[in-house]
Order: sequence, then structure tokens, then C-alpha cells
Amino acid sequence: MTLLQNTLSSISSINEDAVAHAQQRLDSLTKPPGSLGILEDIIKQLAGITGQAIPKIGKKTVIIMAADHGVVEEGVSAFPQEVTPQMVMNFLNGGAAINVLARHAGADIACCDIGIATDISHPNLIVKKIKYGTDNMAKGPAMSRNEAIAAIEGGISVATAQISNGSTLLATGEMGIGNTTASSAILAAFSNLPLRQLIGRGTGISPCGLSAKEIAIQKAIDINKPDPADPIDVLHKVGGLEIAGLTGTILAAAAHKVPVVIDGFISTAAALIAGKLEPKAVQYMIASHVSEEPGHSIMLDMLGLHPMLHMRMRLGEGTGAALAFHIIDAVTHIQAEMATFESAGVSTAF
Ligand SMILES: O=C(O)c1ccc[n+]([C@@H]2O[C@H](COP(=O)([O-])O)[C@@H](O)[C@H]2O)c1
Ligand SMILES: Cc1cc2nc[nH]c2cc1C
Repeated sequence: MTLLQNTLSSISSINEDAVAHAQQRLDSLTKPPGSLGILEDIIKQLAGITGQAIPKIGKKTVIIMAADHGVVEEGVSAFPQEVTPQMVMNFLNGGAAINVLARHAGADIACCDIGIATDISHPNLIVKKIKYGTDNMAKGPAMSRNEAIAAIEGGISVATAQISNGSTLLATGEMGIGNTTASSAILAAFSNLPLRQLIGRGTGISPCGLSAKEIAIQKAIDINKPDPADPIDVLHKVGGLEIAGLTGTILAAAAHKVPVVIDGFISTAAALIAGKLEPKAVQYMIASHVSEEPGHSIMLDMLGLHPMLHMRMRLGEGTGAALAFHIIDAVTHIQAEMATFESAGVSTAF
């Protein structure tokens, strides 16, 4: 079996007994039943994933996958391709928004070059380069099917190494100029909605650039004819290397029973592919926030995920996921530390 097949076959459903025990514990705590709303859903999900009614979160890691996109030659981004390696160096030197937010949340960062168009070097960079950026999807497939599978497997090995190294909560992050075009194209391949509803301004493209983006995606769909029944067909024809890497990251988290926080629009495109490859993987996903990209809430609905935060964010990098770490940490403390009706001598009903 290949690494991908092996990972897919290792994914099983979460532990429903632990969910029931977590519910009993939540209902014994000194609060009206259900009054902590979505926080209670998160604690039950963590219980089901970890098999512990009182789950503990230890080391937290944001896995950032970086890659470039040949489709940028169609004028689909407000920024040039050189920003991808420049921002990756910024991540490695600790100066980006994700560095600040991860530090604030007590989380590590693992940054991986899975397909940047140039070579960069840094002692902390994980190099799993599959190719120097994708090809232009408006002219043909973004990558070969084998390259997409290799990128997924790269993501599986990066996430597995982090889990072996003690990470008990993962988050997805990415960097790649042009990757909102690939993400919208993936969504378009899986939905019958008009393209206009699935595209957005990404890094802040002009109305003229937005039209170029729509035309490029329409060409990519017409030329490549991605098959929605075959998620890897969609991924290799209109996806991206960092999206594939994050698909592998998410699948590895599910296979190792580790919760994974899904960041913004691009990360959710990867989650969509992971959920199509193995629907049980969705049980391990926690959505951090809803992005300004119009297609993001459509993707989250397709996955049945409920984002915690509405912050009008559109940065990526894993920034929304790092914010969500604080809430996830908080709920584990609630479940572990609140007094019960019995221990506090509080009456349960009239
Ligand atoms: O995560 C999001 O929701 C998000 C929304 C818009 C843009 N981004 C980031 O911006 C870059 C892609 O934007 P663009 O316009 O080049 O396609 C890429 O590096 C993403 O991390 C991220
Ligand atoms: C500056 C900059 C930072 C980013 N971080 C994620 N995507 C980005 C895109 C740009 C342009």
C-alpha cells in the first residue's frame, strides 16, 4: 500500500463512548445544560477524537505549506510571485502575523516548501519540494496526478513527524501567491453555483483583476474538465501543491487521532479534498473562522463545519487557527476545572 492509501485506511470514526462521557461531565458542571454553546460541542469533539472525557491539549503546532502557482501569469493576484519566498523567510525569521499569534498562543510553527518557484534555504525550513510551482491551469493541468499524490504524501510525512515529536493539536496554514484562484477552482469543480459567487479579491485584487480571475478559472475548468467524483483529479488539474500538502496534513492528523484546526479559504479547500477522499476525516476538523472570501462559507457548509470566529480576516498563514487555539485551550480548562453541582452543593432543578 502507498503512504496515502495506508493513511486513508487508518482513519476511523471518533470514540462515541468518550463523547457520551464528556456530555455527562458537561451536564454535571455548575451551569445550565448546554449554556456554553459551541464550547460544549468543541469539548465533545475533542473527547471523541482523543478518547478522553476530560481531554488535555499539550503541544500545539501550525503547519504552514508554501508553494507557487503558474496561473499567476493570468493576472489573478494583487501581488507578485516573489512574495511567496519572501514571506516564507519572514515566517522563518519570526516576523509575520502567524509568528506573533502562534507565540501568543504558545504554539510552534513548522514551515514547509512543497513547491515554491525558487529555492530558499534556512535551517528551520522543511523542504519537500515536488516542483517549482504548478503549471498554468488555464492552459492545462496544474500538475500531474503523481505530483499531486506526492505532495499529499509530503504533507502526511510533515504532519506525522510533528505528531511523533509530541504535537497533540495541529493547525493548517499556507502561503502561496495565486492560491485563492486554485481554491475557488476546486470549489467550482465540486459545486454547481455560478463562478461569481465562488471568487473573491484574495490579497486585494482590483475589479479588473477579479474578471481576469473569473476568466482564468472558467478556462481551467473548460480545458481540464476536473471530475468531481475523483478528488485527486480535481486537485491535480486545478489545485495547488500547498493545498495538496495540507490535504495530507489533515489526513495524517485524522489517522493519528489528532484534532486539526482548519484555517481560512485555502486550508478549507484542502479540507474539502480530504473530506472527499475520506469522509470520516471531517470528524477531526475544527473550523477556526470564516474568511472574507465569499466561497469560504460555502465550503464550510459543504463540510458541515461551524466556524468559531467572524473577524473579517483574509490573511491565511494559519492566523485564524492560531486565534482559535486560545478557545480550544479554554474549553479544556472548563471541562477539567469547573466544580460540579454535587461538589459545590448547588441545586440542579426546581
Ligand atoms: O485564508 C484566507 O482566507 C485567505 C484569503 C485571501 C488571501 N489569503 C492569502 O493570500 C494569498 C493568496 O491571495 P491571492 O490573491 O494571491 O490569490 C495566500 O498567500 C493566502 O495565504 C488567504
Ligand atoms: C504580504 C503578504 C502576506 C501574506 N500572508 C499570506 N498571504 C500573504 C500575501 C501577502 C501579499
